[in-house]
Amino acid sequence: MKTIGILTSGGDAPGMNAAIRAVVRSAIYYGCKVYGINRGYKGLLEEDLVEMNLSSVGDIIHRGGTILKSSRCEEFKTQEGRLKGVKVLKKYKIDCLVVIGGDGSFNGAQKLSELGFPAIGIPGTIDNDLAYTDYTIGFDTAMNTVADAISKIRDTSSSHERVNIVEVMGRHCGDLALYSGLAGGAETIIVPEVDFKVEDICNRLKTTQKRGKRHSIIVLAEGVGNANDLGKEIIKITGADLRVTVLGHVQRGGCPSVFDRILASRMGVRAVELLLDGKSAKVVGVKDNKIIDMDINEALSMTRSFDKETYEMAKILSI
Ligand SMILES: Nc1ncnc2c1ncn2[C@@H]1O[C@H](COP(=O)(O)OP(=O)(O)OP(=O)(O)O)[C@@H](O)[C@H]1O
Ligand SMILES: O=P(O)(O)OC[C@H]1O[C@](O)(CO)[C@@H](O)[C@@H]1O
Ligand SMILES: [Mg+2]
Repeated sequence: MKTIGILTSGGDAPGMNAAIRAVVRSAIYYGCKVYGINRGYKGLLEEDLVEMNLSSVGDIIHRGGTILKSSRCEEFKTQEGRLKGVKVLKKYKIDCLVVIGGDGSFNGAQKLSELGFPAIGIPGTIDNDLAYTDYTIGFDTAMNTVADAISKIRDTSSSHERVNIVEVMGRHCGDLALYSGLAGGAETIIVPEVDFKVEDICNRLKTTQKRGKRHSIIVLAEGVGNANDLGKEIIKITGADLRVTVLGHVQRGGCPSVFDRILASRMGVRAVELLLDGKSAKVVGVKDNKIIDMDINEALSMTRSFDKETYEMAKILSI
């Protein structure tokens, strides 16, 4: 019988609970024992573990956040910290660890594997910034949250004939801004992957105004810069009546979409199957709607390619 540890780490993402449920239920189905580690790597170092059973994960598939709590833990970035972590895992006779989180959390899992401790990563982050997988858990829900917010801002933007900037999360990745911007009909989408000039945005505003469209939504990915600063520059050049909305942590909450619940369930089960097969240092992903797994080093060394085609299409459709 294997003993599995599971934790969630980094920014929480809708669907993490569905992934926890899938790991716990499938592991127990296959005869394993499961320890839930609270508050990510921080909780591991503080020995905050609890044995989980089938009902520990009841009534959570539809809930946002993570029942295991999450954190960012500087100590785990040090070798001493990680050795301390391995000691705790061994104390509880845990054979392998499932880490649900983003690129940072995967770096922690990679380093654990280098220390000889088996770890498997499940991608849980609203940022969709991992190159090896088409989707990360939480991205779809966050996209819908942002698109909904843009639609609401569009109502008032149109009534008051204003320019509204909406700042969206995603770190250095523009996916959340791009797809929610497209879905929300944003007139301009600014992402870190494509250079932009403030003058071009102002010219675009003038072009649309000429044909009588007096309101405009600009979606700005946080990785590009600050929405208030951009707003000031646009006002200086155009004199526009402009408002700024920084969406913030509302993007991380809410009940997970059906897409995220199913993705999380499929990924969770695959992670357990990998551990039962004695595999380690792997990450689970999805490619062309098929669940895949990949060596963690290979996955982390891949460079993301930006969907320029959709970006250009959004530009044509929104003028
Ligand atoms: N190089 C590293 N080595 C060991 N552990 C790391 C490393 N990088 C990050 N971690 C651990 O993973 C935690 C989460 O990382 P990070 O804050 O980058 O979030 P993430 O997992 O990328 O998720 P998100 O970006 O969605 O918030 C860090 O606080 C740290 O404990
Ligand atoms: O919750 P915190 O620590 O403020 O982190 C915010 C960051 O986390 C994320 O929500 C997820 O990585 C990013 O999009 C954002 O930049
Ligand atoms: Mg990250």
